[in-house]
Amino acid sequence: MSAPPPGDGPGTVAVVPLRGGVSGKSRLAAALDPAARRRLVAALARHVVAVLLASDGVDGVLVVTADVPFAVDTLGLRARGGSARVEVVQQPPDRPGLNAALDVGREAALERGAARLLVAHADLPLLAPDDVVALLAAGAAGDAPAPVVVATDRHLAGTNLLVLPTRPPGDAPFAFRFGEGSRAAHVAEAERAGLRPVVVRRPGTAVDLDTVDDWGELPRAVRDRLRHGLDLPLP
Ligand SMILES: Nc1nc2c(ncn2[C@@H]2O[C@H](COP(=O)(O)OP(=O)(O)OP(=O)(O)O)[C@@H](O)[C@H]2O)c(=O)[nH]1
Ligand SMILES: C=C(OP(=O)(O)O)C(=O)O
Repeated sequence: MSAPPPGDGPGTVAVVPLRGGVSGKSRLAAALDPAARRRLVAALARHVVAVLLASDGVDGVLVVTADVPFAVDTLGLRARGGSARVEVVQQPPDRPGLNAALDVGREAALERGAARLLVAHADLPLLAPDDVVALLAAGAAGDAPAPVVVATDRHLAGTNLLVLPTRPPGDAPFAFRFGEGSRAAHVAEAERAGLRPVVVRRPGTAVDLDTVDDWGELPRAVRDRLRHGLDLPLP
C-alpha cells in the first residue's frame, strides 16, 4: 500500500498486532510447550490475516510486530515475494507493548491515507469474514458522531477488535487502552474523543485464545489443528 493523494487513500486498513515467536501466548505455557505455542501463534495469525483479506471492505492489512522475520515467514510473504495487501511493520524497541504497537499501526495507516482502522487481535480462531463485515457495517460513518465499534470478548470485559476513524474529530486522538477492563476503557475513551461507542459481541469476535480454559473450550478439531500449527479453514 503506497501513500495515495489526499482523500484517495484506502477506506479501511486492518491493523494486526502480533507478539510472535516464543514470547507470545505465555498464558498457554501450562498446556503447550514453546514450539507448539510458536506454531499456534503462527496458525492463528495466518487465520486472522486470511479472514481480513477475504472480507469485503478491508483494503489492506498491516501486521505490527517487533519480530518481523517471524511475521514475514509466518505469513509466507517472503515466499510470495511480498503482498500488496499485507505489510509487516516494525514495532520499534523503544515503543514496547500492545497499545504502542497500535499507535505505530495507526501512524502507518495514516501514511497510507486510510480513513478508518480495523484493529484485530491475531488470536481469534473463530473469526469469519461475516464478522468483519458486520463490524465494518456497525462502524459505518453515517450520522455524526462517527462510531467506535468495540468487539468485546466472551467475558464482556476485554476488547478483541476495534473499528474507529483514523483521525477522530478534535485534536486528542483516540487512545488505545488494551489491557484489564479494556471494553469499558474503550467505551469511555470513545465518548471522551467525541465519538459514539458501539459494543458488539458475536461468537466469531468474542472468542480469543488466551488461557488454558479458553484452549479447553475450543472445538477439538480446532485445537488439534492449532496444536500442530495447521491452518484453520476459512469460514
Ligand atoms: N506488536 C505487539 N503485539 C502484541 C503485544 N502484546 C500482545 N500483542 C498482540 O495483541 C493481541 C492480544 O494479545 P494478548 O493475548 O494480550 O497477548 P499474547 O502475547 O497473545 O498472550 P500472553 O503472552 O498470554 O499475554 C495478540 O494478537 C498479540 O499477539 C506487543 O507488545 N506488541
Ligand atoms: C489485551 C486484552 O486482552 P487479552 O490480553 O486477554 O487478549 C484486552 O482485552 O484488552
